[in-house]
Amino acid sequence: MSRDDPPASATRLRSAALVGNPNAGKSALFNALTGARQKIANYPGVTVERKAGRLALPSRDGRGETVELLDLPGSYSFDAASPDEAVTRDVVSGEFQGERAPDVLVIVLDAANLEQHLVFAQEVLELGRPTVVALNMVDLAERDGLVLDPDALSEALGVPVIPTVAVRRKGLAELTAAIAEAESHADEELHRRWHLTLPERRLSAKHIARAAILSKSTRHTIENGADRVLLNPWLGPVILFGLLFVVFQAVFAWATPFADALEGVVGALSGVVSEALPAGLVRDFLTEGVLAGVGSVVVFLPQIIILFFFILIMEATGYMARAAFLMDRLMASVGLSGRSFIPLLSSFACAIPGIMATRSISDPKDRLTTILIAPLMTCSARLPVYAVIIAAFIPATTVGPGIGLQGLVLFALYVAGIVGAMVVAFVLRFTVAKGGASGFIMEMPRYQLPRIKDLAIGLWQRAWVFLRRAGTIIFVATIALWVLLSFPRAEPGESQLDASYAGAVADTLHPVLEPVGFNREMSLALIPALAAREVAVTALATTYAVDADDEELEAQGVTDRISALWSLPTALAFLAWFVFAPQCLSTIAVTKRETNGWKWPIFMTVYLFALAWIFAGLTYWVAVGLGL
Ligand SMILES: Nc1nc2c(ncn2[C@@H]2O[C@H](COP(=O)(O)OP(=O)(O)OP(=O)(O)O)[C@@H](O)[C@H]2O)c(=O)[nH]1
Ligand SMILES: [Mg+2]
Repeated sequence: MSRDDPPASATRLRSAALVGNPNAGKSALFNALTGARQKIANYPGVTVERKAGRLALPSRDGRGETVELLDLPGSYSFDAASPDEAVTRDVVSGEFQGERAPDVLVIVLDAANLEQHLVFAQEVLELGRPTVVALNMVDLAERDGLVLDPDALSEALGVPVIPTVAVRRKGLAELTAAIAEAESHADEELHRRWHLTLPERRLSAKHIARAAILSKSTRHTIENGADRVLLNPWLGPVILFGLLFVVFQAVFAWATPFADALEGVVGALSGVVSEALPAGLVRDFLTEGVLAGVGSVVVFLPQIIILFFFILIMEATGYMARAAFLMDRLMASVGLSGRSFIPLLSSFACAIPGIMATRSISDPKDRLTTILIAPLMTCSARLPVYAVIIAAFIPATTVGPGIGLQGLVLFALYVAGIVGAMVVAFVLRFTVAKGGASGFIMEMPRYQLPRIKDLAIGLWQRAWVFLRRAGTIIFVATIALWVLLSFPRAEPGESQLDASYAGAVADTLHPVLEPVGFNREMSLALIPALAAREVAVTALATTYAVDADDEELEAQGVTDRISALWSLPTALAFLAWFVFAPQCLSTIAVTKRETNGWKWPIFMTVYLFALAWIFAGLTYWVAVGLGL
């Protein structure tokens, strides 16, 4: 492949791209070099898109140059099997959306998995383009007792090899310098590369790796021991299940004091506003709309942080990839592969990145099925909804040593989503997405201790995402609802909800939802909650605040109001609804984008609403039948 437009001078680079196997540390290098905050995690398939950043190269002649650095999805070969690998192939070959091919390729190798990573590296080198190799993760190689010889590797590959430790910012200056120099000594020898077949590349990778490894001591024992336990077919799932159980216990047990404190702050603010402002629309707007509404969801920040604390630790240590491996058998039994596990796991944060992460699935039917069930994984936006209902109806008692009932119910709701997803996948694989299950190969990342700084940044990003949602989409949806609830003003003696526009809207939707036990306020809350699920909570809070006819009622939190006004079967039906309902327009939009059309998003919306209605109904009718 040749560049159609060679740069005028050797130092005038325009772009460089990071390429290599998944989990080699490309995004970690990219972040270190450009100051970006791309997601990195200890499992393959994290990056699924092309991302660009700016890298300042050292100036040789006083003219420093800034180049565009590209982070790409990990790839095993240019014979792209999955949509994310296709991105890498297209960017490298200059076929990506009319963009020029990058001027320099930076191959990122995992020093501790040299032989494996050299297979694709050779394919990249065969392009004969200006190339630099970052021999990354040399710290892990050392930990494993490997002593490497970068010069020998450089000799064998015919390009500069720079040892790096992306996460400790080691070797960055040398790497940048090598990128700056790359074009000047590319041309002569490189174009003469011959092309190997895959088996030849494998064989040669073995030879090159052997020559570059100076000494090797086997220190894999601890890791192997850990894997024998954690990946044991019987013990492994038990440990995984136990771990998740602890996570959900912690979400309630640890968060409660913080959530209570935040609730106190919101209550106190509301008191201050009521004192300071005269009765009227402005005061109502602030107390009913902003504080009762948006405040009611912000108090769940501690829960969200605790949940992500565990998720980030499991990701960083390398345990998540083991979990995927453990789940492979279960997934295979419903016609999916363990490949789907990571996208589904991401969907616990939010279905949108989850659906995007399906790009690493090569089989189109597998991928479609995964997209369609991703919304059934309990995203973090459901957490406030679940938490508020659980707090209102489930007593904070223990059902065994250290096992809180509230955490148990939360766990059960997550499990319900997973079981629902598996059943749906099974059905889809025999109907609309028919096809055989594809095999699953995933390399196990090494165990690593999570770095405190990465963890802190990850948690901060999560908290920020949540607060930004609260300040934007949740705020807007809640305020819009407050306006619809507040006008027209009620006559004396009439309830404000009955008089309002929102009341009229609720009356049209309510007949559909009444059979499954929903009251009018719940029906109403579902509409703005399409913008974001958390809005169900803010909407209920605002509705009850607007409708409260005296100050004392208004001062009560949403939890107290619903526990006083709803029956237990109604509350349980609401929980069941949220396990299934596609209460999120953005998810539907991203499904349209990823499936290139309206067919599947519509299918998804219809089947999820149908399930939500049926399961809310079943829950309600059974609960009423049991006399709850
Ligand atoms: N110890 C150590 N860990 C590293 C190094 N570079 C990256 N990591 C870790 O390796 C894991 C994978 O890094 P990523 O940057 O996400 O890998 P990637 O190549 O972008 O992976 P994909 O996006 O899946 O292709 C993360 O847990 C990083 O923290 C390194 O030099 N040393
Ligand atoms: Mg990446």
